[in-house]
Amino acid sequence: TTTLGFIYQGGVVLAVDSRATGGQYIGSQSVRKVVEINDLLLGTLAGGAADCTYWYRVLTSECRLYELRNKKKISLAAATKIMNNIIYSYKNSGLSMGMILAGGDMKQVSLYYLDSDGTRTTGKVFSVGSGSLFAYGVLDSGYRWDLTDEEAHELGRRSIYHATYRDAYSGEKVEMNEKIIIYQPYEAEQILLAENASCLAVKTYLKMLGR
Ligand SMILES: C#CCCCC(=O)N[C@@H](Cc1ccccc1)C(=O)N[C@@H](CC(C)C)B(O)O
Repeated sequence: TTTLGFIYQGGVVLAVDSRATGGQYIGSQSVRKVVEINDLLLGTLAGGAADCTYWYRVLTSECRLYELRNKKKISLAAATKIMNNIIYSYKNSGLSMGMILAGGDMKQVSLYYLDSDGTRTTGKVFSVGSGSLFAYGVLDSGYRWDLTDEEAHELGRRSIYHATYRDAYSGEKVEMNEKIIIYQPYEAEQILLAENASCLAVKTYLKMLGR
């Protein structure tokens, strides 16, 4: 696997490959490694396939339970702390996971790195997985905070592509997150009214404003 995430002036980019391997055997060419926890929290998965998919589902239900109990969205810091505490309770028991979690409130985005050693750290740029060193080669040479949306999208795509070229355990597709659209309240109202948009972020934003 090769996964990456970075934040920049325009928001957040997550990019991944789609291969699953068992030794030299390719178990899947179409794994979805960019995952959605809710409409404002996204993540990427690397490591043991069963570990990642199982604990991602547990985290998703924990976040939903938080919302129901507290009547508000969970923060990225709290969601990553829940995941980190669970992972830490299994330390040295053979878990293999490396996750990048991104999102936050509608004003600014942040990025966390979590792994099965118990590391939980925040930052601007992360790459995780067997192909991460190849991805860093492209990512670090192209990353700037003031990238445009197009440059950021291209940097994510190119970094994963070059990693899949050299890393035998990464391959097939490059998948990326959809841009989380942030509108000012007035625009959001107009878009929902005018086009009956199904954009989750717009609906979330209006809900947060109590509309
Ligand atoms: C084949 C097959 C079934 C999947 C086995 C399986 O977990 N493969 C793992 C590699 C691994 C890891 C730890 C122990 C052994 C094998 C894998 O492909 N992980 C990718 C990400 C997940 C989410 C698909 B990537 O990190 O390479």
